Amino acid sequence: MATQSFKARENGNEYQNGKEEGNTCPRSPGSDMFRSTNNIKVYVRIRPLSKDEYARGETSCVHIARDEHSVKVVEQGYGYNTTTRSFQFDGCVGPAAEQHEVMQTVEMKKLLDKVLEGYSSTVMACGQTGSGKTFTMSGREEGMHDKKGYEDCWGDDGLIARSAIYLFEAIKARSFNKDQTKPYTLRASYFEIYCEQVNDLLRLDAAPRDVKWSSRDGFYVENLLLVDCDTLEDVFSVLNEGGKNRKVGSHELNKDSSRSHCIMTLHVDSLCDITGDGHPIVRYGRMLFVDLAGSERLKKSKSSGEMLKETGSINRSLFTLGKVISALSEGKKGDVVPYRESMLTKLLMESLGGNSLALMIACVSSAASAVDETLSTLHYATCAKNIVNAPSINMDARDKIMMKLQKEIAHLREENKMLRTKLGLSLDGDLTFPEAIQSVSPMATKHRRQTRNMPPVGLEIKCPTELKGLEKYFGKEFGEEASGLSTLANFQDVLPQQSARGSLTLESLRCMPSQGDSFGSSQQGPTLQAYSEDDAWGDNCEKTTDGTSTPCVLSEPRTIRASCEPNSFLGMYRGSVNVKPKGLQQFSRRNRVSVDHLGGSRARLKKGYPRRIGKQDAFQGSITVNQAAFIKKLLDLNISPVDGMVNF
Ligand SMILES: Nc1ncnc2c1ncn2[C@@H]1O[C@H](COP(=O)(O)OP(=O)(O)OP(=O)(O)O)[C@@H](O)[C@H]1O
Repeated sequence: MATQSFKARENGNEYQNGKEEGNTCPRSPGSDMFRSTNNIKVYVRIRPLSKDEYARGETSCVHIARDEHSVKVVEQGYGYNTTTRSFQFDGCVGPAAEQHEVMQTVEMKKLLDKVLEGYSSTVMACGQTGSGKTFTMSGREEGMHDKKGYEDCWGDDGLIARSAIYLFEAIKARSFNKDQTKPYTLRASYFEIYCEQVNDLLRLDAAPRDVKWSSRDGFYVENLLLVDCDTLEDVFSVLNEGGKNRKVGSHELNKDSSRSHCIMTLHVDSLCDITGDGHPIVRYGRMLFVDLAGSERLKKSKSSGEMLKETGSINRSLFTLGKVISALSEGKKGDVVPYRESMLTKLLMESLGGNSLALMIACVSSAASAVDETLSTLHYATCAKNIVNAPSINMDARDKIMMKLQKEIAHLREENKMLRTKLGLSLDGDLTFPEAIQSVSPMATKHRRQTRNMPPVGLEIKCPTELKGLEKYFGKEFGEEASGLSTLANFQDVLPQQSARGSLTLESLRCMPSQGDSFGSSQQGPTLQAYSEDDAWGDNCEKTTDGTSTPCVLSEPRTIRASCEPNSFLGMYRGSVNVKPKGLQQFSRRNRVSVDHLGGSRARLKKGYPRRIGKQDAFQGSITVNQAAFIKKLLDLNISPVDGMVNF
């Protein structure tokens, strides 16, 4: 192959005269350490020496290691010097292996099963001319297929015929449905890329086909004949016809050398009710069999005339393929992958780095005289191992959206069920507002009882875990001292009301002035309390240093209110004299929760001192929240358990 740019020493593990010269690529692109299931799978197939090669006294230079995953290539140097290079792959097929073993080793059936599920899969044979690509894909008797099933499969049948047989058997096994509908349809197409021109191998009289681009399908061949294949025989007819029509030539290295890249595609459309709601969707599976033309060195093949032109075109397109593989395997962000530089790479875009599953079979000759080409192919293949595809099921965009939504609905249903179970509600029916009111926590009920002079308490947000999140959030805003404060008591009552009004307003906070530490407020920290317009602050309690709650009078609560504009007033805090919270403003500004620190002192209150909180004695402040930021925070915390809670 035309990949001389790959340096042999870069990727292979190298030994000389039996000694390890140095592991030159412990973390090379092909290193298995970094491979995932979506990487292209790469196998090697070694062709046995031909009669002619035996006659010339050729020896074999490619050997499979015992683990059957690595091959060793022995390169003869000057004198008795030999260099052994080792390459790791997903599997290796030796010269003695039969066609059915190839099918097994490369796990072709897995790929075909995926096609039946709606994926695109590609199997691609590459390697130098005469290395056995066509033999691997089509078998020896190309154009002579006439089988009924596996039992009828000839020993030399290649992957295409065996795959077609498997597909028909799998379709038959899966088509047992009650309503007698035909869940699978199979169509086939076959084309070649000859000198950068696409020819439909099933319509030889037709002009070369155009390659077009669409955002949905990527590059595709326009007006390609798609033959409906109801039976296996139909597929074989396509195979025979295509095999007959592909361009073949004869040169020193192969008397039946393919002069074009051939792509045979089996299109498997399947009708499937994935979601089980009686609306079947169509999935478009595709199986691509790519038989590349082989790279050749003119010195060896001795091609001339028209074939010389063909060889140039083949080598150029393979060189571009090498560039694409190299760019993809290096995976550098921002690098342009040169797909558009040749017809071949355009049409393999989906298979190389696209949404197809892919398998590459690197065919090599075992002959020592072909060692350079063999090394080149193996380096090529080593790079390809590193390409990661993103396989996905092919279906119509509308079906895709529908499936996504259905998945989401199922997920939400599950979540709803779980929440209902947590709240002790029945599992069917909608969650209603009254239900939400009923299920207030005992703590909140107690708190409400302790609340005096209050307008009716508002609704509560039901999900305690979500509230915890909110508490955490505001706890963080105010430092450790604020954790576990009654903040949430306020929020619980406030939120549904304000949401019903569609905004956070001053009135929305008309609820629950907290009574001292009745809602678990810390003796030490500042208490975040709701503010009620009707409720005189003077009736409230304030903590003192000794921890007792004594009624106290706050001066000028309205100045606090005034300070809330233009943002929304959320609550008020007060602190006892010896716990002046530090850095409140600093914390709050960052997240657009503002706290007006009105005063504070470390002066100790003596017992019996009139409990009037003044500037010297305590601090107090209001908390105002930027409405948009606050609602966003709630949504971030997922606090919207009741429909319509937050209106925009
Ligand atoms: N594994 C194998 N066992 C026996 N014969 C093989 C094997 N592989 C290839 N051959 C024989 O080697 C010859 C060349 O093989 P083939 O035509 O498949 O090579 P190719 O890689 O497709 O070459 P080109 O690129 O020139 O088309 C054929 O006669 C084929 O039957």
